[in-house]
Order: sequence, then structure tokens, then C-alpha cells
Amino acid sequence: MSAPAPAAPSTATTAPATRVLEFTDVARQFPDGTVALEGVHLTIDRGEFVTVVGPSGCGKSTLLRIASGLDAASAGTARVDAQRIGYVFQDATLLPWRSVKKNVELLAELHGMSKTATNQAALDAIELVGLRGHEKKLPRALSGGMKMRASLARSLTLDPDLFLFDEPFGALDEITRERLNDELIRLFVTKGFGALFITHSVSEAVYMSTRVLVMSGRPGHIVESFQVPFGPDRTPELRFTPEFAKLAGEVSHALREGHS
Ligand SMILES: Nc1ncnc2c1ncn2[C@@H]1O[C@H](COP(=O)(O)OP(=O)(O)OP(=O)(O)O)[C@@H](O)[C@H]1O
Repeated sequence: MSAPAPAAPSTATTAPATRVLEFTDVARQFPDGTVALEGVHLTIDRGEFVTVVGPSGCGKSTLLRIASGLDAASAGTARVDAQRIGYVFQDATLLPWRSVKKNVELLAELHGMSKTATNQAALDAIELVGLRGHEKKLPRALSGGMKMRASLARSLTLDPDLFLFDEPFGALDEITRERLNDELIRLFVTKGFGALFITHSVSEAVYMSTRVLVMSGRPGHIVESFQVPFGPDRTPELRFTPEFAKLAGEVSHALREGHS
């Protein structure tokens, strides 16, 4: 069993951090009076992988929707300084009649990229997510993991500064999920985007992130923040180390405390 990598910043860089997201005192109250979020402070820089865990219904998806611009804060300031935003949901949302390649090209097309640039971006993204050789397949011929790879590739064509993930691997079996965790870490290290990742799995949160945030029950706000001390070269064995177990235990504890 290999020891965890020494404590290090996730992406070793000496350049000043580029802030891609800054929430100050954000609240969201819906018209029916439901207060989903209250007093949320959150910053994400490029090169940071920030995961939010919290009890069901605490406002995690609402937080992500505000970050994506699909929803707006009802109080406070939600600032996103990203030219391009990637968005991956639990459902891969592929168009069933388009091939893998055509699905991956979709966002680039919608963003008005030229045919040549779209083609190249799609081929690069397909290569990055390991779908080479499957370009012509229709979504129905793909496994759940392959669909998620195609969904990831579709956003990668935009080379996002900020990537938003709403439980992207929640519906996958454990082996596929862990494999995709590793692939996403590799993409993150290669591309250096900022990430906001939502999951119900504490283990996934600790394994993937540079920082884990724990939300309280509704109205959701951040009750605890954990800097993750493991470097970018994480391998599955990390999950079996005492350091990992200790941190995961602390996050679980904070989750239970925030819940009560
Ligand atoms: N459009 C809406 N109108 C009224 N209430 C809403 C609306 N959207 C979400 N809510 C409520 O706001 C709260 C937060 O919802 P949200 O989906 O953000 O939670 P979540 O933490 O992502 O939940 P889960 O972990 O179960 O996916 C919930 O109580 C939900 O019912």
C-alpha cells in the first residue's frame, strides 16, 4: 500500500490565483417562501476542486444553479468570473439520435465555434476522456460510465474555467465511479479549471477535492471547511490510508453535527 502523497497545493503554481467564483452572503428564497440558502460565503479559484456535501434538501443544487446562472440569488452577491462554464449532471443528457462525436460537438456548435475548431475540440475531448474508437456510437450503445465520459467531453470542448458537477457519478456502480473519479482528477490536474462538485459521498468528496465544504440542513449555509492535504497524484490506495480515514471521519462528523 502506498503512502499518501505529501501535503502540497493541488496544482503547483506560483502564479496569482484566478478567482472564478465568489459568493458573498448569498441567500435564495423561493416564491412559495422556502428559504433554500442563507448566508452562503464561498470562493473558488482556478486550480481548486471544491466539493460540497450536505443533507438532502439543504440547497446544494440550488447553489450550483445560481453558480451556473440558471437561478439567481435573492440576497447577497453571486459573482462568476468565468468565460466558459462546464456543467455535468447526474443524467448525461445526451441527445439519443446523435452519435458520441455529434453529442460532444453540441456545445461548441452552440457557442458558434467554426466547423474545423469544433471537430478538433471534439476529437481532443474524446481522446481526453478515453472514448476514442466510440465516436460513431449512439448513446443507447454506451454504458453509464461511457455516457458520463461523453457528457464530460461535451463540456471540455469549451475548455471551461469553471466546472460545475451535480452528483455526476451518483448513479454509477462503485468500480465505474472510482475509475471516473481518477479520470476527473487527471483532467483537473491537466486543465487546472476551478470546480464546484456536489456529492452525497464523503469518501468521494475527500478523494476528489482540494477543499471540502459541509453544509447545514435547510436553509443551507457552510458550517465547516476542510482543506484536503493530499497532492494531485492520488491513487485508489489513498482511500485505505489512516490519513484519509481520519479526514473522512472529520467530514462525516461535521455533516452529522450540521444536520442536527
Ligand atoms: N423552485 C422551487 N420552489 C420551491 N422550493 C424549491 C424549489 N427548488 C428547490 N426547492 C426546495 O429548496 C430546498 C433545496 O433544494 P435543492 O434541490 O437545492 O437541495 P439539495 O441539497 O440539492 O437536495 P438533494 O441532496 O436531495 O439533491 C428543498 O427543500 C427543495 O424542496
